[in-house]
Amino acid sequence: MTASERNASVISLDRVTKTFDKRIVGLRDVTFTVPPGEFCVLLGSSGAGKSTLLRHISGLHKPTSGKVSVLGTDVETARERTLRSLRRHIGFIFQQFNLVGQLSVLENVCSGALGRLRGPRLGLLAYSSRLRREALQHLDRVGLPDQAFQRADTLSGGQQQRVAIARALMQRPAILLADEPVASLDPDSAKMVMGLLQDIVREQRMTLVSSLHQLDLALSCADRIIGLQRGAIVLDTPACLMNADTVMEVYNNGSPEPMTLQAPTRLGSPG
Ligand SMILES: Nc1ncnc2c1ncn2[C@@H]1O[C@H](COP(=O)(O)OP(=O)(O)OP(=O)(O)O)[C@@H](O)[C@H]1O
Repeated sequence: MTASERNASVISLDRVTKTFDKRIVGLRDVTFTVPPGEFCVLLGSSGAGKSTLLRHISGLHKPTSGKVSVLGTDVETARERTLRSLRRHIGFIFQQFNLVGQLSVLENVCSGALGRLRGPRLGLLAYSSRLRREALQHLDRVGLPDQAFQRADTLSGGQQQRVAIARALMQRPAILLADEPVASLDPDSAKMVMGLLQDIVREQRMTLVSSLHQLDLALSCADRIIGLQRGAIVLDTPACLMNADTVMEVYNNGSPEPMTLQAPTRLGSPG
């Protein structure tokens, strides 16, 4: 990887290998860069290394060997304080939404600004009216302006994930990382949430890296697909150049394991 490639990217991994307990391979010689504004999907079956890769980007894991650079920070050498400040620029979206169920939707969204504030906040009124207005704008953007004062746990799964997206936007992140953001959702909600992420990333020129199991969703929303298998990259290509057959072919090629990626024919079954 050249220095100019590294500088032009917001995320860069150079020959990253991660082994756990000196024997379990999480990542194997992974190299790629992500330019600003790209919607990048990590595709792969269970255990392929998607979460491990996302954790390297957020600095939660350090590589056993190789280099990880995110927004100009060298993750493998950075101190915890530098990593904490890096994470303020990275929004996270999780499979299980991670909202505080008994709090209002609006307070959950406001809590996304905590990294920008000093000290904890208890109750909605502890946030300034400017922040509450900003949170309402994000709720409007994700299509939930009328749910602001509802308890978060009264919403459907798809709605809760939209609240989690609004909360991540409160961070004003440069990068969004999503770990299986639609794995708990029905197919219609999954499509809705991925479409929303696609629109928001374009509008706000953010960079998004999301792990996914669903091949058809990846093909419909991503700019680029990085396929992982047993910790190694087996596919890295613009989504517009791929179709379901070519992806399945790459995955099945030489693999002694059964294909467990969720193929379009199985879409609709729980993933
Ligand atoms: N903290 C850890 N300690 C030991 N092994 C780990 C650890 N984290 C991940 N692994 C191993 O690394 C490999 C990749 O796991 P990872 O969770 O990244 O896969 P994944 O693609 O995200 O799978 P899934 O879709 O099921 O979440 C697996 O073999 C896993 O068991």
